[in-house]
Amino acid sequence: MNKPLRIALTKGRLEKDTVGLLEKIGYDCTAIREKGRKLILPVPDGNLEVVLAKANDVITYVEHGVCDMGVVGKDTIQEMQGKFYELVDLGFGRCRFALATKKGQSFYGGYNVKTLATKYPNITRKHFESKGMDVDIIKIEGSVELAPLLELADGIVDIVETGTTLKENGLEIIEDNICPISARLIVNTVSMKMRQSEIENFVTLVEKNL
Ligand SMILES: Nc1ncnc2c1ncn2[C@@H]1O[C@H](COP(=O)(O)OP(=O)(O)OP(=O)(O)O)[C@@H](O)[C@H]1O
Ligand SMILES: O=P(O)(O)OC[C@H]1O[C@H](OP(=O)(O)OP(=O)(O)O)[C@H](O)[C@@H]1O
Repeated sequence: MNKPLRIALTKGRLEKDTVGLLEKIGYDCTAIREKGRKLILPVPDGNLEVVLAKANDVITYVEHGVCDMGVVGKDTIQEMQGKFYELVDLGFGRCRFALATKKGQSFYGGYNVKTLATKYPNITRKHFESKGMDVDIIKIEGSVELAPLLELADGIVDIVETGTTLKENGLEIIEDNICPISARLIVNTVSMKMRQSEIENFVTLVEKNL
């Protein structure tokens, strides 16, 4: 048998649905479910090796070819860019980007350059460039909603799913659906050539089980 195909999965919010998909295909994911602190787990009946990584690192491992495939959100793909194939929209991890401010605050009024806090500076820069609007961007690593509350920024560009985090923190959306997000299956460009039939078989199984 060939060496296993290595697939990097985003830990956290996308993990449960990804493992659910592998189980729906029929693979035994006991090793992942009982992983403890282990980060590389075998799925022997699928001839797969699952690597659990942070979202940005999934892209890094796939781009460098140390993982053949990856499961990662469209948000991370757009922010990081990179050279790989994006083959399947997996349909879970659905959310979107929105611009939000403190309730009742006028964002577009006045002549001063507005400051935006975000985990996604590249996406934010591109979005405002496309509007021809000059903004200052401050990178925040998490709980971005804090930035306008602490008066570090006039607004945020962040992921919204249910809207609960914004609501509970007195923020409101002033521009919604900047971009729809869901999890994607990505593939290393060299792996796609060298292990084409195995990857195509896996993609077919994935698509049948969405
Ligand atoms: N509220 C949400 N609803 C649905 N999907 C989300 C939501 N927040 C994030 N996601 C998706 O899940 C991916 C992983 O998010 P997750 O919060 O688990 O990791 P993270 O953003 O790297 O944060 P952390 O630093 O807490 O690990 C995101 O890149 C995005 O595609
Ligand atoms: O609209 P909602 O359903 O409330 O979800 C949106 C929240 O989910 C994400 O944060 P996450 O929980 O990943 O934590 P983080 O802020 O530390 O990234 C996002 O950054 C929002 O804060």
